[in-house]
Amino acid sequence: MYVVIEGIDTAGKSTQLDILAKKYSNAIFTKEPGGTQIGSKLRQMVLSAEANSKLAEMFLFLADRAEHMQEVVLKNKDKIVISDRSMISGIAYAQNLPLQTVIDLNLIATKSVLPTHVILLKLSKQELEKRLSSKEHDSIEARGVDYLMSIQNRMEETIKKLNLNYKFIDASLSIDETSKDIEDFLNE
Ligand SMILES: Nc1ncnc2c1ncn2[C@@H]1O[C@H](COP(=O)(O)OP(=O)(O)OP(=O)(O)O)[C@@H](O)[C@H]1O
Ligand SMILES: Cc1cn([C@H]2C[C@H](O)[C@@H](COP(=O)(O)O)O2)c(=O)[nH]c1=O
Repeated sequence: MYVVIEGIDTAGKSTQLDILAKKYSNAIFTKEPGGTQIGSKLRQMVLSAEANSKLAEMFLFLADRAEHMQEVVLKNKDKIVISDRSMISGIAYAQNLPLQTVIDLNLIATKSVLPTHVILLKLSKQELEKRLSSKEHDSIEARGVDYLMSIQNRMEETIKKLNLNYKFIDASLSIDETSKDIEDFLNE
């Protein structure tokens, strides 16, 4: 089982992953970017905006993804792998290229391996503004609310285009309600 928790910044991914870690103690918990040794270096580079080129930034994320797929997901394909973000973020955030082009690049990075379960935590613009206001912004969050809302729309479009097994959850539900919805989906 390859489960991905998706959503724009502040959607509640980490909060739900902390709960899942208690429920699925035998699962492998990971993240993108930063789920491998080289991935943690790539994460630091992209989140500190070291790349001036948006193309270079995208390829850094793709490099993280290729290493993550080989070293974490495929090496644990007989276990439950639960990842904070995935190719869906990769496709959605790379807005500078046509959707199909970015999908094709991500399928190369992931050797065409797709998540078996996708959970998208969806924020309203108002809730996003509220949550962003209470944290420092990394280089990507600094691009603003409208940018992040467009990312969320592209995440939804990508999930449907790839015909994945997905659950969209209103991220403004309570933490417990959200957790229950996730558990019900994973136990279907
Ligand atoms: N269901 C919820 N209702 C209200 N607040 C929530 C809920 N889930 C998380 N939060 C709060 O929203 C903020 C962001 O949550 P969290 O860090 O889990 O999001 P995230 O998706 O991991 O964010 P990022 O991608 O930016 O790391 C935190 O302050 C958290 O306490
Ligand atoms: C995987 C991936 C992520 N991003 C962006 C999304 C976030 O702004 C950061 C990651 O920070 P988080 O603490 O893990 O939420 O990077 C991206 O632009 N492209 C990607 O492929």
